[in-house]
Amino acid sequence: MSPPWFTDSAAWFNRSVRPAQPTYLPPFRRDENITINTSYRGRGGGRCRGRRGGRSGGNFNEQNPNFPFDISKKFNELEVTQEEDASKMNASAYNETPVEASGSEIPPPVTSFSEICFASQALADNIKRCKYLKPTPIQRYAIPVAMAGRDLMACAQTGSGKTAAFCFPIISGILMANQKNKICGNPRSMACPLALILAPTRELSCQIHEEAKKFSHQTGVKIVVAYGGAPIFQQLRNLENGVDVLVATPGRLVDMIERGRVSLKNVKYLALDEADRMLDMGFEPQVRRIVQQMEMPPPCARQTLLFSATFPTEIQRLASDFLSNHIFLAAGKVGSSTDLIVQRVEFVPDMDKRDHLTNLLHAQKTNGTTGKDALILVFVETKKGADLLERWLCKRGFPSTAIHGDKVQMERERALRSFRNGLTPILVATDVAARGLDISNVAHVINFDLPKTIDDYVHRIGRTGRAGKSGLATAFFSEKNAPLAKDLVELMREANQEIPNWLKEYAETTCITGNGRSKRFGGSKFAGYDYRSGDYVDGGNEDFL
Ligand SMILES: Nc1ncnc2c1ncn2[C@@H]1O[C@H](COP(=O)(O)OP(=O)(O)OP(=O)(O)O)[C@@H](O)[C@H]1O
Repeated sequence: MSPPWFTDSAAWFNRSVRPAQPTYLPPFRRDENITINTSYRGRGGGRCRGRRGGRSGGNFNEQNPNFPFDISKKFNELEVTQEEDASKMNASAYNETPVEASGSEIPPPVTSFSEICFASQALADNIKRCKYLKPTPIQRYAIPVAMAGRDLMACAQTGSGKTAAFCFPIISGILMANQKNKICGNPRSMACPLALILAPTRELSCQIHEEAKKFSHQTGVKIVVAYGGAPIFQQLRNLENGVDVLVATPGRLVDMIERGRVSLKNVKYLALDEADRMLDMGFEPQVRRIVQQMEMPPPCARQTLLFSATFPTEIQRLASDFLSNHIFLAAGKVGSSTDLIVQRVEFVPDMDKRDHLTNLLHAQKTNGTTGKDALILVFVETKKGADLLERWLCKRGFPSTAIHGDKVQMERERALRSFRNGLTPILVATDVAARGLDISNVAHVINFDLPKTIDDYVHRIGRTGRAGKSGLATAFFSEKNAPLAKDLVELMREANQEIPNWLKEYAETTCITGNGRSKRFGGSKFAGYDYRSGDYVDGGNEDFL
């Protein structure tokens, strides 16, 4: 399939070459008298010639004698999504995805949403209104399992529709119970949700809240969100109007429970999105406290739904404390990346990374593959590194913004908004943006710094190649990433990616010392099955198995 910019649509070219926004000036430069050099942008003729003649990267090379890398070819794989297509799911991309189910008495999957007996026509109508025409593989299996009242541990690739897979059954279940949730006791002081959805970041909680609200439109089901970093009083006020489904980050929820403003005693549905993250070292004590020590009914008296794209075996074991006779589902191989993403790994010494990134961005700009239809997400290791890179890019005329945990919530929201709407089509981020975020036009994820674990890599690159669309992921690999080489090669091999020989050599020669991989997880990232079967596909970590 040829990329959209090879089509003859003059309208498309005009649209893409005309600068849609006034030149962006980052805040810290607004009081300077500087003009950002935009000479490379807006040259419609040059760009079209370059693309059609297949010389786009060449043009750039000729103009820049210092250009050291030939990176133009990779943009053939970059998909630019036009806005009107942004909401459409390419369902056929998942036709081949195998789904494995294990556990006892597994309810059969469905092939269409119309086969599912939702508790209200309003919910079925909302699903149509959201343009959900056909269920994705994980939805085909997970929705009947959850609607049958069974506990579930579900693993499916990034961007393949896990949010709806837990939201639909929860909303339907609440409607089915026909149990209009009352604010218990003193109506002003205590909210008792019927469902609790926990997520690791504020942005992800907000996103789930927004999605769930669309699905529950005019059903009477009340969805409320609670997350840290924003004033608690407004969120408490929202609870006072009643809540059926509470979407929350763990810290803020504990705070509300301790203030006596939320009780979990009525919870019938507990969903953990990014469940492996919620149960890893960072969150586990808090989540355990919420689930086991704060009035939440025990596993047999509630329904528990765990979802993620990655599920290390050790986390599967930990999670079993929260489950009762659960069904395990794996759509695709556990922990694998989707083959909708073209993955590239380039060897770039640390000191050359900035120049390499600039060259990449210049080449992409020359190709016309930037802007709000082709957003670029750049992952770095540290918060300081994110700020520095943002500034550096802005100074070089690349409208960028940054998101990380040291920014106040308003700044984080502003950064995401300006990225989503294309005002700053480059977002420099730490892992705070690695999980769950669904931004439809992210065309390219660049791992400027590679993460320490392969699971983090899977989630990061999963910000592109979503809803059946293709995406591009480029990683800058340097000497210090050697401990990741083996996992990276294995992951890329599984996703039928081209693996450079030098990376294979790293994978063969690097002795895994445990610096780069989490010993705790045992590294069995690619456990292919339900851990209860004891029959794993070994992903290369002998420590654990
Ligand atoms: N059946 C469907 N039809 C149309 N669009 C869908 C369908 N299911 C999901 N989508 C859309 O696909 C996108 C990805 O879905 P979602 O965010 O739920 O993925 P995910 O599996 O949770 O990803 P991640 O692992 O990154 O959290 C969203 O924009 C969602 O609205």
